[in-house]
Amino acid sequence: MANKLPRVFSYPKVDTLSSSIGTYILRLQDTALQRHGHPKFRVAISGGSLLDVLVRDPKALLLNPNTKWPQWEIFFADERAVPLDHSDSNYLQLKRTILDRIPSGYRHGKPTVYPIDDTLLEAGDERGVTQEIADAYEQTLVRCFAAKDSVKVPVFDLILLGVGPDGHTAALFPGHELLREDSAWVAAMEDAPKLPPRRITLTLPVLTHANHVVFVATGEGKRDVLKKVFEVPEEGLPCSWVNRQAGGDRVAWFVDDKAIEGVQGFVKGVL
Ligand SMILES: O=C1O[C@H](COP(=O)(O)O)[C@@H](O)[C@H](O)[C@H]1O
Repeated sequence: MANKLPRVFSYPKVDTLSSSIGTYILRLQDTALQRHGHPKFRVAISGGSLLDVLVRDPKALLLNPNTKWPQWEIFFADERAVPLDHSDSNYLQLKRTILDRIPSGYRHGKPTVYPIDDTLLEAGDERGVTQEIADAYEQTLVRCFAAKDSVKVPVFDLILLGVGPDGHTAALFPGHELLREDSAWVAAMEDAPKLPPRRITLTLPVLTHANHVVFVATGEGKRDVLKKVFEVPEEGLPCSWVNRQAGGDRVAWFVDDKAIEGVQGFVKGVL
């Protein structure tokens, strides 16, 4: 599986990409809900441009009656160590783009969301606070999935990831020591090369053991990094690691034509 070429679903425009990724995610939702002994679809989301793409066609997912929102449990693939109402917060972005827009009284209700514990930030700017937030978030995963001694890693039904132009994904940045983390489920970083510097992130073992990983990349600014991911994977960018280690049928890329133009080294996905 791991050495199969990655599947790339590409679309001329972000609107059509948004419609198709909605269809894809709902298929994963239905499969997961049928497979589990419990009625939960466990998803980890990222920040950045991803959420805007997901709601570009609101009927695809956000307002689709087939989206079983109350059965979704939403976690964060990465989060910034800022208050939940701060403009850099991925939670705030999720709230504005999705949570607040599921109409109240809508028959499908709201998902259960697991944000970071931002009260820990009250300890001030001291180093160590980000680690505390990461540890607390790992305990959230332990409570929701299973104790660390009974499972190697929590297995998400779906992890939705973006890709930075530098190849970072979640808060795993090229060349950073966190890429070698192999025991924590959630790691803290104090020195992200992109602002804000303090972040927490799911680690590579968690990202690569999800049942499904979907990357989203749009726009010309992502073309160079996609070329590296598909044509020079040995360069070892964080997104390439996830792509290769999760591999095969578990990873799908949703991109627009601007991002993928002239790139080779993948198979074209068909829904
Ligand atoms: O900082 C972040 O950047 C990446 C990529 O964002 P994009 O706007 O270039 O799509 C994102 O996936 C990550 O969650 C976020 O914290």
